Parts: sequence; structure tokens; C-alpha cells
Amino acid sequence: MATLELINLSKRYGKSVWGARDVNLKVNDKEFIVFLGPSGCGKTTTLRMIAGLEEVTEGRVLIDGEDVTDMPPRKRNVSMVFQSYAVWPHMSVYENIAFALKLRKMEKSKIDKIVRDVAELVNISEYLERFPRQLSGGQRQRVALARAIAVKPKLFLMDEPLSNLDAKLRVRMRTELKAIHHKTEATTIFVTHDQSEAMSMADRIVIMKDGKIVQIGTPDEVYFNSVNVFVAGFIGTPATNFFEMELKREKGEIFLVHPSFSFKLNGQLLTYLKDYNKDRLIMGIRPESIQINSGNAVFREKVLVVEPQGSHQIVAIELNGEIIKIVAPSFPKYSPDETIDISFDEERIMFFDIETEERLKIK
Ligand SMILES: Nc1ncnc2c1ncn2[C@@H]1O[C@H](COP(=O)(O)OP(=O)(O)OP(=O)(O)O)[C@@H](O)[C@H]1O
Repeated sequence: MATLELINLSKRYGKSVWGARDVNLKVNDKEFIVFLGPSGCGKTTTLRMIAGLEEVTEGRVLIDGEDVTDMPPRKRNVSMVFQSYAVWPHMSVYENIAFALKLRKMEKSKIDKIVRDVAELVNISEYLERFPRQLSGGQRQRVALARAIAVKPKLFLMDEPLSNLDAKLRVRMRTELKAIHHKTEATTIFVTHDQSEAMSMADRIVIMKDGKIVQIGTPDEVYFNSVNVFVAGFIGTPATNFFEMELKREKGEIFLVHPSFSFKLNGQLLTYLKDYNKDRLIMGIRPESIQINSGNAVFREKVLVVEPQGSHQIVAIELNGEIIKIVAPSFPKYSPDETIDISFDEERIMFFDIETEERLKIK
């Protein structure tokens, strides 16, 4: 059990490539933190600096308040689980889990108890005598997890541990990992580029881009209060629809004008733009915040395609050369070429500065 603090943590490769830059983060005891971001954004680099596998260029790493920045990995008492479940092929599952405990010269009976307890926790009790080659990918990843849990680390560091698994198993393992975390209560940092994995597992998500943290928040916070266009576009499937809008101010009223539609802002939305003095902005609307045939139409358009999902349907329209996606209830069914009325759930419209792409907030 431990807290983790990263202070201005930076890693430079060579003269000018920053793998991570000025990363500041406080992780609470027992928290499940997910580092999320596109390929190359610095997730792995940051994780490896926490583990001690990567030399720090600037900044500090504190585990339980202790500065471990210059401490070798084995002394930090952290366990790392990788994408390529690095289990030892020549050892049985039992031996894999027991190995690190034997190195610690622990009593045989004590080791036996830990191995069996941990194996039960991750649901591999029946495979203890097998060798890794006799296991499926998911089972092998559970062995890697068991091995990491057995040493009772202060911190769990996981680098895309589910990405080698097939889609169905991945989703199941998310739930299992969350349940295991609930039982072990070990502070965990989990790296992924899969936003739905992050949303479903994290207590808090750390969203990274170009080596820097862009936003830290609970899944709901990053979804409903995305700080900029990048976060609003990265979190959620289908992705947020963005429209570049022109502002027309007339007699104290503001109209938002798009090449294909326009609408007048009501009192509530006006408050967001009170201090905004540019003549363009970016409007973001999530697919479930666009309504079909519900009255108050902002415009009419023909359906391009419909993607049935069982629990709901995704209706796509084309507007000015861009595809707009709408999440609608499964019924009524829509079909291509049908003309539909489109309206917006105004409370959910997001406005972003045209230049900085930062979310406009009520001051
Ligand atoms: N050993 C290295 N030498 C030079 N540049 C590196 C090295 N390792 C990483 N980088 C660069 O640092 C940046 C961050 O890489 P990092 O592996 O942390 O990203 P990531 O977010 O984990 O990406 P992915 O999801 O693809 O693993 C990238 O631009 C990468 O090219």
C-alpha cells in the first residue's frame, strides 16, 4: 500500500526528444490510475521512470513520501506487468509465482500458502502444475499478474497488460482486474491507449499528449468536462462531433452559423460566450447529445448509414463533407436516405476557443 508523487518529472532522449515533460501527479493510496493517450505520448516512459527502468532527466519520484529517484528498481518494491506476459517458459505456474519469494528466502510453507492464495485470487488454481506453453494467452497473463501480486509490492505498474488478448477476453479481464484491485487494494498505475479500457477501470484517468499531462480526472470528469478539443475527441465512442461555427452578433443576440445550419443561442449558452470576442469557435457535441425527430429541429438532413448495435443504433449523416454520428435508441429504426430532423441537447453543447482549442467556461 502506498502513495506516489511525481514532481516535474521529465525524460529527454538525446538532445531534443522529450519522452515526458514536467509530469506532476499525486496518486492516493489504493488508487487505480490509468495513463491514457495516443501512441508516443509518453505513457511508457513515465511508467518506466516510476519503476526505475529509465533514468530521470529532471524531477523527482516519491513513493510513500520517500525520494526513490536514484534508487535501483529492485529496491523500490514495485511490480511491473507487461504486454508480453513475461512468464518463464521453463518453470511451472507454481514455480513462476514462487520464484521471487524463494529469492527472498521465505519459508517453504509460507511460500506455498501465498502461491495458493494468489492463484485463487486470479483464478488459476487448477493450472499450478502446468507450464506456460500449456496455457492460453489470458491464463498466461494471469500467471504474470499472480507473480506480481505474490511479492506484495507497494505499487503495481501495468503496461498495456491486456493488449495481447482477444477482444472478448480483454473485456472480461478488465472486470477481473478491477475485482482483483478491489481485493488487494494495491495502488496501481495502468497504461493503455484504449479509452474504453481506461473509462471502465480507472478511479482517475491521466490523459497525456506529446509527453505532457493534458487532464487528470475521474472518468465522468474527463468525459463531461473535457478541458480541450483533444480530450473531447479522444474520450468516448463514437467520437465527439466538432463543428467550426461563425458567431454573428446582432442586437445583443448571438447566432452560430455553420455552412449547413445556424441557430440562435439562448440565455444559458450565451453566458459561456459573454467574454469571448473572437468571431469563430469550435462547437463539440457528443453523439448521444444529438436528437432525431424530437421537435425544435435545427436542420434536416438525409441519413447516410445506420449501424445497429443492439442496445442502440448509430445514425450517420454527412454535413459539408464531414460525417456526423448520432447515437439513438434502437427504435424507431432509421434507414439510409430517410430525411430526419436534427436537434441538439443544448445543455451538453461544448464550446472551444478557435485558437487555443481550450474549453470555454463560465467565468
Ligand atoms: N529509447 C528512446 N530513444 C529515443 N526516443 C524514445 C525512446 N523511447 C521513447 N522515445 C520517444 O519518446 C516518446 C514517448 O514514448 P513512449 O514509449 O513513452 O510513448 P507511449 O505513450 O508509451 O507510446 P505507445 O503507446 O506507442 O507505447 C516518443 O516520441 C518516442 O518516440
